[in-house]
Amino acid sequence: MTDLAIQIDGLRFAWKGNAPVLDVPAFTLARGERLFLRGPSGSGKSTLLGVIAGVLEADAGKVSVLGQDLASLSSSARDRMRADHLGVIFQMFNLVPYLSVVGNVTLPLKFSAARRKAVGGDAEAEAKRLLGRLGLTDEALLERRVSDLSVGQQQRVAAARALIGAPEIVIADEPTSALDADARDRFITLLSEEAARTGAALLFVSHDASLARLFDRAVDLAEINRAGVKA
Ligand SMILES: Nc1ncnc2c1ncn2[C@@H]1O[C@H](COP(=O)(O)OP(=O)(O)OP(=O)(O)O)[C@@H](O)[C@H]1O
Repeated sequence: MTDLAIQIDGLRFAWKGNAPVLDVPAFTLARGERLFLRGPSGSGKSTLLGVIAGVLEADAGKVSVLGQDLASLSSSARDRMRADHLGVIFQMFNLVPYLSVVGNVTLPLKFSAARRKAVGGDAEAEAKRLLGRLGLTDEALLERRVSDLSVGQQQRVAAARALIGAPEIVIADEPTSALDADARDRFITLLSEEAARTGAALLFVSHDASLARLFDRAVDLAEINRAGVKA
């Protein structure tokens, strides 16, 4: 078993008809490591996460997730890999508005037998435990539709959804920009503690360099990416 969660060699990616966004000779994320990846708006952070998650295909190079070369997998195998091993907190959260808080958190279990197995019998109890760890304890709130929640509350729901079933890798795409500084720090600390508890690697991207102190390691996208950034 590889001790790397993510390994990138010679990755290149360009959006169709555009100059390259990513030219990354080498990048690794160890299992269990909590890494902060900083880059200005438009520098390619979300694009890189899309390639790592297997939703965007590299033009060249090798991207391995938990030792599996993504290019060697069929698209359905990539979907399974993502569902089983990756928890993603999206920039806009991507919660399902008509589902309750608990319904949103347990959603990944519908797509992954591995994560169902990791949770064991009571998915709802595990969802509530995670939400409690992230600071959402009000029972009445947990039965509400997510569309009725504040942004900070929605962010915690998105984090619990990413963490449920203990995926080996948790990816967070700048999920804190709507929060004030204290709430943001608290959120990242809780997310990081939960990732540590399950041994998940955490890859957290943001434009805000002040968050770097909350992580094991911090990398500037410009350090690993040779593609020129055009505003
Ligand atoms: N679907 C797309 N089609 C074409 N170009 C795209 C697409 N998505 C992103 N881009 C371009 O790729 C570049 C990198 O965008 P990306 O969203 O990866 O940056 P980012 O660092 O995540 O930015 P932000 O911090 O604002 O979210 C930008 O120039 C952007 O315009």
